[in-house]
Amino acid sequence: MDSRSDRLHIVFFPHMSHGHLIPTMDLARTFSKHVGVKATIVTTALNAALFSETIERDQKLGLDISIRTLRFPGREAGLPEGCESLNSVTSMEMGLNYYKAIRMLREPLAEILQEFRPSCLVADTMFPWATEVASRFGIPRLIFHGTSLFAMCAFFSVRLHEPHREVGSDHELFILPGLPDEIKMTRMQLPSYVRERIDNDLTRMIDESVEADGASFGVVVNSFRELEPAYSEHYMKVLGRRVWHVGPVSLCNRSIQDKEQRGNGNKSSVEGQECLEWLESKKPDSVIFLSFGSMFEFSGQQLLEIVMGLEASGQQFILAIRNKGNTDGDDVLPKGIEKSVKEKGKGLIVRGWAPQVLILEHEAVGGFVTHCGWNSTLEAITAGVPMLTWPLYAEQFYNEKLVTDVLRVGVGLGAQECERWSSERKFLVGRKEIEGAVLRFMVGEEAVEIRRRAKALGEAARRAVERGGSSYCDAEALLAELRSKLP
Ligand SMILES: O=c1ccn([C@@H]2O[C@H](COP(=O)(O)OP(=O)(O)O[C@H]3O[C@H](CO)[C@@H](O)[C@H](O)[C@H]3O)[C@@H](O)[C@H]2O)c(=O)[nH]1
Repeated sequence: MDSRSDRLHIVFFPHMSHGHLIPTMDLARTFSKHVGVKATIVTTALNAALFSETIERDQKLGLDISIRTLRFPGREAGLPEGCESLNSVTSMEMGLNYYKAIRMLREPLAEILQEFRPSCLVADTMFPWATEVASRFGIPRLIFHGTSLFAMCAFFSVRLHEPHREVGSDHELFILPGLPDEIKMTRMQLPSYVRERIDNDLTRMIDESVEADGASFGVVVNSFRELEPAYSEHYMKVLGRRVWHVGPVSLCNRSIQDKEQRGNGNKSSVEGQECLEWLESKKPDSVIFLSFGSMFEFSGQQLLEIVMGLEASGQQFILAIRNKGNTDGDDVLPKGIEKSVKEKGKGLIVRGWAPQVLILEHEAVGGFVTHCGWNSTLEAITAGVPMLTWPLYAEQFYNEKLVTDVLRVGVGLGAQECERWSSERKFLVGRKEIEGAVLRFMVGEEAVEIRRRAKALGEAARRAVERGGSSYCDAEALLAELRSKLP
């Protein structure tokens, strides 16, 4: 059925950081592929520019999808010109101004909703006030968290029971109460805003998000039913939320061009091309890929340890880093190291944007060292690639537990401490530990079993989004319910 009267218009309002923008764009594109759905993405001009070509390609294919821009009140919040994303934030202080700025988007969003009167608003969890704004116009508001259901359940377990207050030291293990599996963590692995209970714009936003969670129409998650069923059930039954699983959303990128440009401002990076050509000459499962998301910059000292550890392991590798390498200070690798790594033929260091989905999909890639950002984790699961986990900050230690203890498609590298801020650059893991972990992971006995499980999970992920698959059906069920609410 696709008559004018049952056409749905869904407005998507992503948080402005790559880790949220990328999956929300994919989410909007996923929904716009269903019959009778018009999708509008609301974001600022600088963020819109990152995706404009992909959206234009979708429009040419006949999809009803577009971007509507709004002005980012950065100046009013004390941010420098051009800072419209958490990715441009370089200190905790700037971060707090950034959270101030996003609070100011409340009325601009209301104006857009008043103009469009859409059938539904899908807004990021970072905008808790969007539930109230939508309700002014009688519009159901769905929340997009951007992370795993497991992480959300773990978050609520810690928030409700505060098990970290019962232990005697930062490194003593405690069990996360009430979860379907026995999950153990230490206080140092919890996000800093949980450990420290500071009162600021970020922690207030988190408290308000928890309230908005309960008051909203439900939650759309970038996950699939077969992946973390016990946690889906826990989230729905114990926490009383409605959930629609619609992932992995990265699979909406079908063409090479979409995959290459994803998150990279309509460009295919030269270094990315080089990686893909290099992989062509490698045997299946013989290369380890390392990438730590869209934000984190290691210190120069830590990067050197990583490169030395990798070289000593004798394994072939691609290392993607966000450090620009054009400033003084400690974020630079010693002169000439990239060239020397390349000349030895064992590895590549990528400073530009790596075409991560294409690299993970390549048959030569047999392992992924990840910070456990949820997008990267799910992209590896989707590609059937096992993970060596190195969580760094935010909810990444929760995602690590899902990968290593529940799904058992990865092993931990031994990270112990959750950083306070994504740009905090401490020395973390030494070359010997990296060498040992990489060897065990790539060629040890355990690797065979982990690889088998990872490949099976990847097949399940791909089936979920096909017509008739669990995520496809969940999206259809949500759309049917929204249609039933149309006047
Ligand atoms: O060179 C690169 C670097 C990153 N990516 C992509 O960028 C995204 C990165 O997302 P993610 O892996 O989730 O990492 P972050 O950017 O660190 O994400 C933030 O947002 C996530 C979703 O809420 C959280 O899980 C993380 O903890 C938080 O740091 C992924 O789609 C990657 O494929 C590339 O394509 N090329």
